[in-house]
Amino acid sequence: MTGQEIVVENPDIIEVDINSEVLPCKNTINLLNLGLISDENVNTPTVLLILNQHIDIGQLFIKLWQNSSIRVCADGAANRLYDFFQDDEERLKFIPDYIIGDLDSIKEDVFKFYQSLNVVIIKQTTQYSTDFTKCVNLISVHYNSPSFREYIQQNKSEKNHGIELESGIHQLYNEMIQNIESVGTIPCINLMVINGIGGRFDQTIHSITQLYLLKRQDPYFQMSFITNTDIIILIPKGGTMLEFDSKFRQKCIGNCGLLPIGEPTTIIETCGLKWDVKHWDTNISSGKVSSNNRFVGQDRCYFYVKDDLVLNIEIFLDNIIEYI
Ligand SMILES: Nc1ncnc2c1ncn2[C@@H]1O[C@H](COP(=O)(O)OP(=O)(O)OP(=O)(O)O)[C@@H](O)[C@H]1O
Ligand SMILES: Cc1ncc(C[n+]2csc(CCO)c2C)c(N)n1
Repeated sequence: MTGQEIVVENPDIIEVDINSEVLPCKNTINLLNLGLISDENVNTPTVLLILNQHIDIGQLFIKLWQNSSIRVCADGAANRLYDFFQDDEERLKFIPDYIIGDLDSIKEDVFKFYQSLNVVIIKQTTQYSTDFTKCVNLISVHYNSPSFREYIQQNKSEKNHGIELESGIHQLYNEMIQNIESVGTIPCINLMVINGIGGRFDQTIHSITQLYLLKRQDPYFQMSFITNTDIIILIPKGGTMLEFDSKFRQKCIGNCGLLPIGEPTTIIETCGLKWDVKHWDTNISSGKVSSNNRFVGQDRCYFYVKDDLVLNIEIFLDNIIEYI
């Protein structure tokens, strides 16, 4: 489908009303439901995945922790969790469910501390996947392999909880996928990732690859990266309505970018941006990217894109902490 390329500059507030007979709207993403409110109030479990960089989101970290059902540290992320707190009294209130990785980054005293608290610590030595992907496979089997949690409990005293040392978690994941008729039937899991963006560049790009990869491979994950400046999500190809509270938009979010990082694509139509586009080809290498845009839709914004696209949304950390 092609048409004339259009950019419309909108007033600072508009109503977004989509005619679903004309425009597709298969997906709905609610910004607050990504993990900013407790998963007890949303019908989807939320997992907090902590990667190995300094935790720099202040008290939002505590909120995200409280909003989650399970918390997973990728290897050295356990050091960051440990260091976030002043003393053991505080640390004891924030014990992760799992630590997994090649375990070359976790400090010995941190390992011992969490081991003494019966945290499930899984070593996976393979150098052909990152600690990030080890975490993601672990979260998949935790939720979708009925026997996994039982197995972990039964093998508490076994070396490595009975999981093969090199890449056992990937094997368990592959078995799980084979035993499931269709990944389309797996219930949704909110995966909130912190510390994956903005550090070393290859690690940051690796994080972005996971956004694209999970959409294809494990579409039951609704993944988001949260940093001290942004929420980053994937807008899947097709039509998507992004919802938010009007007050949340006014107080907590700022600029946004529609970023064709994975591949050049066409933004067929948007509705609810300050600069809405139609039939807009976008391409990193040509420099045509909608950055410095923002939401003007009262409480939602519609996207219709030819291929998956990365969306970053600026957040105002202090206001979010106050709001949620
Ligand atoms: N500087 C960084 N910037 C962004 N993400 C990072 C950075 N360092 C680590 N991470 C993330 O945290 C995870 C765990 O990191 P850790 O330092 O423990 O292991 P690593 O040996 O660097 O990573 P891996 O073993 O996965 O290659 C990594 O897989 C990566 O996703
Ligand atoms: C082509 C290729 N490039 C890089 C690595 C290295 N690597 C990728 S993931 C990982 C794990 C780190 O814990 C390491 C070392 C590789 N194996 N293959």
